[in-house]
Amino acid sequence: MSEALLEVKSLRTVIKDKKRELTVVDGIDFTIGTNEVVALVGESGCGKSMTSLSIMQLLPRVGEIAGGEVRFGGRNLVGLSNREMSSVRGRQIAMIFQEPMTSLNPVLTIGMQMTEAITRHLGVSKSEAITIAEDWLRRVGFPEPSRIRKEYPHRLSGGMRQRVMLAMAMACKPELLIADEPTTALDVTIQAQVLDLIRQLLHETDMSVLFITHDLGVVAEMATRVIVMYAGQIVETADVRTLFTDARHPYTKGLLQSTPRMQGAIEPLVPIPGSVPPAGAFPAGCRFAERCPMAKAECRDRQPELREIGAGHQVRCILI
Ligand SMILES: Nc1ncnc2c1ncn2[C@@H]1O[C@H](COP(=O)(O)OP(=O)(O)OP(=O)(O)O)[C@@H](O)[C@H]1O
Repeated sequence: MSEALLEVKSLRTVIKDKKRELTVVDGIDFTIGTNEVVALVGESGCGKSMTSLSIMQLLPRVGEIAGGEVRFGGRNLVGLSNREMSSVRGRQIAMIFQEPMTSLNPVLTIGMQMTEAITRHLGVSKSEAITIAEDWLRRVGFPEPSRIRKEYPHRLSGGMRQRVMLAMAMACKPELLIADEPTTALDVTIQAQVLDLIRQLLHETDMSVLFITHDLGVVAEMATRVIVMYAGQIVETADVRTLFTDARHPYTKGLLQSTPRMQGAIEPLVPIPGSVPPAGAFPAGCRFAERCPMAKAECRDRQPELREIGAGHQVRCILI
């Protein structure tokens, strides 16, 4: 495996809800190597976004990292001051979201926002920053970058805004891009264009990507390795090929059976019954047992450990 760029160790993140402290990310460990694309998958509420926001130290006010480390390029980001973190964010780690308007400023033009970030992070002059901004806007598919640069975000379509976000993220040459459901809100054609673009950028640079998605089709196309999360924990992790051909955890199998396939025999889609338990209501034993078609009495007795069952293949299930 390539050398680790990001190393998440025993990360635990909590949400302080009135008098209770709810664990939303419960001791997760993973690494991302240079030029690796790691997909973090799981249904809504599994803790994917809380994991990525913990890495970026962008948790909501009620959230807090209660334990563990986020090592990036050798240093622990947990506990860095806001000032220290703001030089990591954008410059070394960039993030794109499902809804670009959450990170675009509606009252500034695209160009103002891009050049501000580029001058701050790369220490170049304003005119150099404009050249870099236009170059990236062209690379993400705007043939007339000088025109787009003068636009305000609300004048652009959702797909255009997402491409602008990607240009902004890429302009400072981050080592890691965190993409949190970047194509979920887009129609399929635009989604394919944005994914193609990210793939192309991966070929052209050394960048690594943490791709957060609930869409296994996107995982198959983009990822080298997959981490499956359930109720704040990792339940299975494997390289992408193993995950699609030899998934072992009943939750991963459930996700695969509930996803339409583009190739091979048409099989009926089987949704996973029930829903992810909310933080604070995790059962004592296996957190998936209530929804698991294979569950036995002992599954409810104690929490299974994440075990290595093959090279780079780990599963949290006592029945495997
Ligand atoms: N601001 C918040 N206040 C309280 N609880 C929250 C907050 N944000 C998230 N949670 C809780 O944290 C848990 C994990 O949520 P998270 O958003 O990380 O899930 P997710 O897998 O990213 O889901 P989605 O795909 O819907 O974003 C859930 O139980 C959720 O209800």
